[in-house]
Amino acid sequence: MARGHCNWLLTPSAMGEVDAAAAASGIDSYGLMEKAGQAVAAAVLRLFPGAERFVVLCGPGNNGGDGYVAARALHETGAPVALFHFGDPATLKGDAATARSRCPIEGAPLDTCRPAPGDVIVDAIFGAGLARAVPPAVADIVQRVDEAGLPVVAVDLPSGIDGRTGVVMGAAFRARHTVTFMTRKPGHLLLPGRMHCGSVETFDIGIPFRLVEAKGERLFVNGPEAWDAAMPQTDAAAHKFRRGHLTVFSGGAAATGAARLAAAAGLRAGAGVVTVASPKEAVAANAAHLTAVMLKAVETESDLADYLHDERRSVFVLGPGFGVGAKARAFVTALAAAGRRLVLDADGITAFAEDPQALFSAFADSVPRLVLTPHEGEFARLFPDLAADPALSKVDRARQAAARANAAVIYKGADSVIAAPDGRALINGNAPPSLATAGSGDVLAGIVGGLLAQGVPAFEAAAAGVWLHGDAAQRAGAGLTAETLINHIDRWH
Ligand SMILES: NC(=O)C1=CN([C@@H]2O[C@H](COP(=O)(O)OP(=O)(O)OC[C@H]3O[C@@H](n4cnc5c(N)ncnc54)[C@H](O)[C@@H]3O)[C@@H](O)[C@H]2O)[C@@H](O)CC1
Ligand SMILES: Nc1ncnc2c1ncn2[C@@H]1O[C@H](COP(=O)(O)OP(=O)(O)O)[C@@H](O)[C@H]1O
Ligand SMILES: [K+]
Repeated sequence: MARGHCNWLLTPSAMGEVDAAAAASGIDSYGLMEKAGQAVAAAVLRLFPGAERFVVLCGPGNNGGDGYVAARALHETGAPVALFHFGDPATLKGDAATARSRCPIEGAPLDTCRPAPGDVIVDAIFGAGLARAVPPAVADIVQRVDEAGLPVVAVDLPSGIDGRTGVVMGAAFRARHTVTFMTRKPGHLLLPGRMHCGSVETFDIGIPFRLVEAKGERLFVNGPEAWDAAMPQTDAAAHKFRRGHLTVFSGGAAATGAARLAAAAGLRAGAGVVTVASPKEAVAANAAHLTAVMLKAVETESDLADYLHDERRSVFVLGPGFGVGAKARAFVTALAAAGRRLVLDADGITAFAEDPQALFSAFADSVPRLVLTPHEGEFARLFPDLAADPALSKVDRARQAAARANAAVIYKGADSVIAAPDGRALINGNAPPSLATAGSGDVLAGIVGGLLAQGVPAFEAAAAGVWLHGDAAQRAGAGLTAETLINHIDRWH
């Protein structure tokens, strides 16, 4: 699936297995720690050459071990270094004990640390091994460093961030920069973890990547590597119907804008033909605003049955502005029975809140041909148990939802997760906050529909759609509206 390695993600437990496999293959594990700590020192010196003092905070595990190496490396440059330890350093084991024994700096207990202006903090308290809420002594230093506004460089993860879920375990440093090793972890991308990491650097400490691949969890950062091969190729002979037909359902006369946004986005994303299917009462409102997009009155279930006689009408977007109710359910059921592919968004999702299983059963039969695009509130309506389970990460939730619905799921947010029923998952990282504007979700639904219309499979269409949406938003600039966003959507090829 992926070319190159920079888009790989491993959970902390999988990374631990990789570390163990590296050691079992004869690689010197202390050598890995040495490289990790040296990389941290190099980053600190590069980013903060004018620091008056480096304050290295070392925890009770291997993250602390990296800290002892970094402290020694900083000290060897002649820089002033202070070291504080959480827990009794005499109980350190293995590589961390070795790292401490080679560090010439006498440490002091963490609760004696008094951060001062000019300090740069190196946070090596907890990394992958964080197992529960941070103890009060750590919460306390987090608060003091925060209040003093001092820059923090985090080793592997800011202490307090759960690398699997991105959740803050009681309290967590807000780092300017984080140096992690071999691959990023989900907590570097998922919220709120991402907000605590600052810039993230992934340093290769020399574990052969085949060992990483062997423990891979089919989880990546969303980007072209994940879907490029599935995208449509346009050649000179491209015919508008070969580029597919997308239909977007409009709401009533007072709710037509959302469908038009989705339709225009679908056209920009490369669908050959796009039709807005409108209730009769809204035809005039739609006609007044549509040019390249076609318009057809589709009011009743019987109108829809007629409309579906043309097999070229293969892909649909239902939800934006559609209204919540029996009509939405009936239309979705008819589309499913007719073997059509569907992006179900907004009201279309909410319409199944009372009986999600009816939706899942309708699309259970085949290769996934449903894309669901819930934001957090909509997700909880279709999957209340998954939304309420605190043990699940956003990735776990999206994956389980995708399997249950036999759908590609885009679990939206600033950290959108895209998941397939077969367990593949991606975390998106390119969406700017300017996307938090009315109608941007309608644009996303249209882009995904436009890609489906060109024959892109559900998961790849969902993932590419999210990425192209973020990419368009970056070009549209901070003042974007849903309308201007559409003008920046690029066809992929
Ligand atoms: N080959 C390797 O294994 C490498 C590991 N590296 C470092 O090793 C780290 C992982 O090391 P560890 O698995 O030892 O984990 P950590 O060092 O992150 O933390 C584990 C220790 O913290 C304790 N702990 C966890 N949560 C706590 C809490 N809330 N309150 C109090 N104590 C708590 C645990 O009992 C354990 O002693 C990585 O983050 C990375 O920095 C690097 O040295 C690179 C190489
Ligand atoms: N803070 C944010 N940063 C990045 N992307 C965001 C942010 N907030 C929302 N988005 C994205 O913007 C879109 C909003 O969709 P949605 O919640 O359906 O809004 P609307 O109904 O207004 O269109 C989604 O693609 C979501 O991932
Ligand atoms: K840390």
